[in-house]
Amino acid sequence: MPTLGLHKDFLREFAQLEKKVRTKVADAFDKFEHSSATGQHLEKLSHGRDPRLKTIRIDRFYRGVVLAPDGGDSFLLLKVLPHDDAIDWALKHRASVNTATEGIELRNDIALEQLGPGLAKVGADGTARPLFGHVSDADLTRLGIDAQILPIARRLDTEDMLDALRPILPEHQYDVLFGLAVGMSADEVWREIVQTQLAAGLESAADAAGAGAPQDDLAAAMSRAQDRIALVSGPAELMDLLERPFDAWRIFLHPSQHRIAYRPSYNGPARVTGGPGTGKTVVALHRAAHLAAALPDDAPDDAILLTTFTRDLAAELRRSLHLLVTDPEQRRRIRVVNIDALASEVLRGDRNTDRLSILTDQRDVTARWGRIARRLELDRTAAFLDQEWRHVILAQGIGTAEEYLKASRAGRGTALGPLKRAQVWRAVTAFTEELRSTDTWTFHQVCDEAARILDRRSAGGEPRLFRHVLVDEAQDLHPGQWRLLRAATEIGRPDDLFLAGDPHQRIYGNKVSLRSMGISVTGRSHRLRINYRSTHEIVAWSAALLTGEAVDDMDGGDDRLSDYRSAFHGSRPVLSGHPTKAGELDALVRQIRTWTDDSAVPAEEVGVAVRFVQFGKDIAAALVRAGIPATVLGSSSVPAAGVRIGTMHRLKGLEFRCVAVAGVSEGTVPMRNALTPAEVDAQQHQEDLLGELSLLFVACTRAREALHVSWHGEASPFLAPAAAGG
Ligand SMILES: Nc1ncnc2c1ncn2[C@@H]1O[C@H](COP(=O)(O)OP(=O)(O)OP(=O)(O)O)[C@@H](O)[C@H]1O
Repeated sequence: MPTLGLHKDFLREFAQLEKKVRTKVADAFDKFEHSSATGQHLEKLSHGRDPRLKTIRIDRFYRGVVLAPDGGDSFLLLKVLPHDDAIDWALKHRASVNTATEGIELRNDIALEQLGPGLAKVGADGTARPLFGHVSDADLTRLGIDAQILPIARRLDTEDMLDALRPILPEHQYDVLFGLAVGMSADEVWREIVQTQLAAGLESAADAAGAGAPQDDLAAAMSRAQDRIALVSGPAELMDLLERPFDAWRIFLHPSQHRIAYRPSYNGPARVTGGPGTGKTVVALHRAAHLAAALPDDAPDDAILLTTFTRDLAAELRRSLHLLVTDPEQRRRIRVVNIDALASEVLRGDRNTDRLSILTDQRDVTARWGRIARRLELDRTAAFLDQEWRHVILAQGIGTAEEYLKASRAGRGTALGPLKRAQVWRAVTAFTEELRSTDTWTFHQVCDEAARILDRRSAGGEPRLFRHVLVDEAQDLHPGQWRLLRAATEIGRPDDLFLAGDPHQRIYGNKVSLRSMGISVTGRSHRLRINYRSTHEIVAWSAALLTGEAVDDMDGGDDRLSDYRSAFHGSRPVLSGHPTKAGELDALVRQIRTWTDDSAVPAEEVGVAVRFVQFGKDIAAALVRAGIPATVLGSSSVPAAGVRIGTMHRLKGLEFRCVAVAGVSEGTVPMRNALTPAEVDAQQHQEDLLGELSLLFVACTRAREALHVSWHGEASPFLAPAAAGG
């Protein structure tokens, strides 16, 4: 039986081919297995760099490039390109086995050869410092940098130079050099990049050998590069992969992701952080699958909780889990629900009712605070009182005036003496009394109460609800939600909590220190660095929005984006300003038509992010008038066909091939009424500003291939650093 492997880059490129070409690729490889033993479909090239690179006919215009050893029966599908490009690519490239990881790797041999003499010797004129001056040849060699790449690496003096070489370097060697360039020591690179890959490779090579797969050199090297190459067992598996090219995460985990997700056990809470698109959700999903598989046979259904902040995000998690965990028995062990829904379920269960009156609209909450402030003639705004209640009183679980008098108000910008605190406490009492008298709740209260119920039950001898709890978007949870999670599982047991989150994407104003919640991730915190979603250009531009912002990492330190990079290149984001709203709408419609018509991107793969929903509706109307189907994403309904339009909050957790972020105008981004006035609380004002900036960052990082940012009137002040950076 021949072994067929697919390179993960191929899958991504496959998704971008026209539909009719995609069908032909699938047909060609469906037939491939039957005739491949003789290699008769494969065409040899004369004068290529690597005689094992051959091509295969897809149709009159397209050819595939396949790596196939003479006489062997292992094949690796690398590319499908227009005829001449495929030949050109195959002529220039060469496959080799990395000396450190023993995995297969590819390089543009001709470009590297031509480059050598062209690169000036760094340091010859004394002006530049070599990028890898601090690393010895022995270390570079130990990490898998080979004799062709080593002299080139020695001539690099900037990260930009390294980045420019990326398309022609073998991937693993680029990873190693990048790690060293961003300040990792040789030992760290060994541990994080080489060793993980080596371990994962040995494991999968052993699996392949156990499964009776042929183990010629190429097959073995392919199976050792499991983060880049998927070996398929037959046409059905191949078709399954080709049908869902963007779901490659099910199969390809980078060793750094694999190591976190499939570690047999963590001796306490563990977490994974990383910038947008680095695969935190993917890791949490794989971890859930791993924990489900490790449960004993008699484990009950719903033994594992996979939760997140909003209902929409939970729906996305459920959809993804369905793809990853195909065995219904395993799937039943994992409950996916958003945390507020879990809280209200616990409370309803306790009161034996299916009805609970919850204030879901923040405007309602604010209006109540406003009325109370007026009634008590307090010199405090509704926003101030609400924040004081959430960020100080609820956050610390304060229950009496005395506790509040003594409480720390760290993080709040205005000092409050005892008299003022007494006033605030009167307002809080009035607010909670008012809710209690009508048996109405806020979600914060529901979470608090649910945590108390679970703790009470546990004190009475009942087991905790879940054996393992996994949380995605952990940066957004508020203290009441953390308390609920702590009460939902036995803290202190192995694999109690697994957290995935990115502090740079905190958009709901909840700033929490894990330690203050009694959760210690010390020694079990991991960071992902490679963005698999967006192009380098989109990542770099979006990260520039946050330049200079200090973002806390929830564990006593700062989170940073400096070592964060994308796995591939594309076009630069387009910025587009207009004097009027009508002008912006016209340009937006034109841009979306270019994507859907000229680039043949399906309308459903285009997302539009706006700061407030009415502008989204205006955009939908303009698109529909222009004959482009569009749908405004609601909170629950299944979206109809067409371009997806949603608020920046709503688009969190989604991704699209093309994204337009519209209405990024002064006064809208940041949204004026989302900011606490600086004179009310300067510190809160800064927090709110950062939240709005993070929201823009979240919206921009939903884009895979293309990003268009537009405004009318004055541009948002947030755009200045990114615009200045190019
Ligand atoms: N190892 C991988 N190989 C290929 N694709 C991957 C890999 N890891 C993640 N992806 C893809 O990258 C994209 C982002 O992954 P994911 O949503 O898990 O990232 P995230 O870190 O949770 O992002 P965000 O913080 O922006 O929500 C997804 O399309 C996912 O399928």
